[in-house]
Amino acid sequence: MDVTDTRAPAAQRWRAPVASDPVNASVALPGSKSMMSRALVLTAASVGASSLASPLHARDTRLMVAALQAMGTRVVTADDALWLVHPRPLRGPAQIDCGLAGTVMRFLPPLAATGTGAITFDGDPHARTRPMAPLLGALEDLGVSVERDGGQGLPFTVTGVGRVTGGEVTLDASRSSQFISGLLLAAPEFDRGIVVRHEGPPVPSAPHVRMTVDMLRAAGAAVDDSRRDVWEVEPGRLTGRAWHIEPDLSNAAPFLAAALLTGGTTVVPGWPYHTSQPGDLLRDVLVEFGGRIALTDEGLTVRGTGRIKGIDIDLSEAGELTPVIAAVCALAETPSTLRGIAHLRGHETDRLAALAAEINKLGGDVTETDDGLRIRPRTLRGGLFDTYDDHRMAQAAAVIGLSVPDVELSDVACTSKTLPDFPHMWDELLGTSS
Ligand SMILES: O=C(O)C1=C[C@@H](OP(=O)(O)O)[C@@H](O)[C@H](O)C1
Ligand SMILES: C=C(OP(=O)(O)O)C(=O)O
Repeated sequence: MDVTDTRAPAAQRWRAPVASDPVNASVALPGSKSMMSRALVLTAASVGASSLASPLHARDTRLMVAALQAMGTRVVTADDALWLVHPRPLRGPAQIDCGLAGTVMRFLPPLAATGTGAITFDGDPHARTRPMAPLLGALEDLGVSVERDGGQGLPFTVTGVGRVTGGEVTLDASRSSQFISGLLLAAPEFDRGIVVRHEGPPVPSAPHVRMTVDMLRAAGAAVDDSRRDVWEVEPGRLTGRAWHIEPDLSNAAPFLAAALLTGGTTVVPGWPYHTSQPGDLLRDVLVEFGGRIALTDEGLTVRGTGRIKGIDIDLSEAGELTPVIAAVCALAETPSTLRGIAHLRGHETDRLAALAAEINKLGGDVTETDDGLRIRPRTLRGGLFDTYDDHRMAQAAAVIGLSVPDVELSDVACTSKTLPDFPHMWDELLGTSS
């Protein structure tokens, strides 16, 4: 993979294809963005080389690889199916492009602090508005030099002196679990490790924090997560290892939704029996919508009836599933309430506002609440659906377009953030590829 070009692709308008028949497909999903980001960060901080099997080729991983390379890590991406990472001392000066990737902007500053020299972080225009302040404050509390050109967020410069003392730090991670994950991932390198305490409204995305803890332990770190809202990582050297990246279960959402909505069947091969990916919650959500599921050695099979029941659900553990779930709710027969997702206002775009605005433009009836969305059934019509550079808004629009003719996405190329092949895979699912 050529990792040198980290720019967002040019916008590409796209008319979502309508499903003329029930779908009947097996959809192999590329690797999990979240596992990739963690594996890359951990390998760069390890002693000895590592390999990543079934790596995800997408903008977020290109950004992460390019960033690690800019800090001195050797990453070999010549073999599409197996990437190799040779850790080297991390050092500046370096300019890091975070794009719109939360994992890059939240996971790398703590790691950069363990290196030497000035490492500057910036990203796409909207990335400058994504929450960062609690993480920057925590780094400052740990004695790290942070020059805040952007005030509360990007751009900023972390200047490392080759060591971080570490110790206890308290922060409010209610706006993003990634603040905690970022600190934990770098903490084995800190002289005293770290004790992170969260104080504030609940931390979202619990499975993602568990994924961080699981992967740290797999790399050899000692982590204590037995106390509520407290995470402790002991200092110690991580060891290089072979990582196998699971398929991205959150990116399965639109393909599984297509089975529900068209009364068809979708199989996702390689769906793990046990995983920390929040996308695994789809198994419960799809049943609540009225689908039938089976998890076997063949993968996850989802069968739909074409009729959708509205749901009332707390999505705080799996906020990234919201756009596709909201799209299904907009096509359901009864009202839905999505709760526990106020933090989505700080995602790729303000997803609560964006979903309400775009679904309502198509004739929908969506209202924002303090912490989510209320969605009432309406007959939708075609029209322009703005995707706000957000891969999951594009997926939501494609799902609505399955049964609503003439839904046109302002841009489908933004799906390259985590699934560059999305338009092609969608055509294959529907048998509309030319
Ligand atoms: O750590 C991760 O890989 C992620 C954590 C979550 O972030 P938030 O807690 O900010 O929602 C999730 O939404 C994001 O897609 C990926
Ligand atoms: C919120 C998301 O991404 P990020 O890692 O950029 O926060 C997402 O993929 O839905």
